[in-house]
Amino acid sequence: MTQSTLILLVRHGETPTTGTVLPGRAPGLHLSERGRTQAEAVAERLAGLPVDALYSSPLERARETAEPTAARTGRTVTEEAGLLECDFGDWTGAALAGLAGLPEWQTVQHNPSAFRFPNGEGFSGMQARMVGTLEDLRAAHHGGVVVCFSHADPIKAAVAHALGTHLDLFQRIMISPASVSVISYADGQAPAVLTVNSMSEPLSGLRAP
Ligand SMILES: O=C(O)[C@@H](CO)OP(=O)(O)O
Repeated sequence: MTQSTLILLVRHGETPTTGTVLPGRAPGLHLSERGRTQAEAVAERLAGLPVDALYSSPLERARETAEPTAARTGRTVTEEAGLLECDFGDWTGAALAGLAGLPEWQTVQHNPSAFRFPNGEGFSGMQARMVGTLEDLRAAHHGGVVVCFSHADPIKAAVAHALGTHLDLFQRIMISPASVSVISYADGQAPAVLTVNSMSEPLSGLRAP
């Protein structure tokens, strides 16, 4: 039987500015109280899954989301720069309401594959980075269960890639704070997306097809 590798993609929990500011890679943004509760809930939902490894974006909000899962599983969290938020360049820290009025916002929404943030990363580059990182983690933990704590846009791009959906449509995929999305990889087969943006149910029963 082919051995599947499960990759769980967890977006960090809420911060005081989630949904209002584009935080990007700016340091010093921590989970809100609600975000910490969400992080605890993620750990609870993963209980019973035979987790082999935990990886996190180096940013505080992702690391803090991983902490309860690390405590529960007894696994250490390895920082992985490939799971970082997109580098939003000059847009880092900007209010989303203001950005939404810019003409470039239409490209971000409807033709993201053609968009590069001023002095930052392009969505295509971000997707290639994220997909390459997940390939490396799959190779390192073949047949295992790997939990990755990351950010909305990189997770959306990874899910789109696994679905065979063009990057230009990736904004249609919702990835909420503290949500879990799961991709199963088996050698020689197309990836199987087991769940996207899962917010509440226990995940211990996840099985590759
Ligand atoms: O600002 C946001 O909404 C997203 C964009 O990817 O970032 P993060 O998941 O880091 O909150």
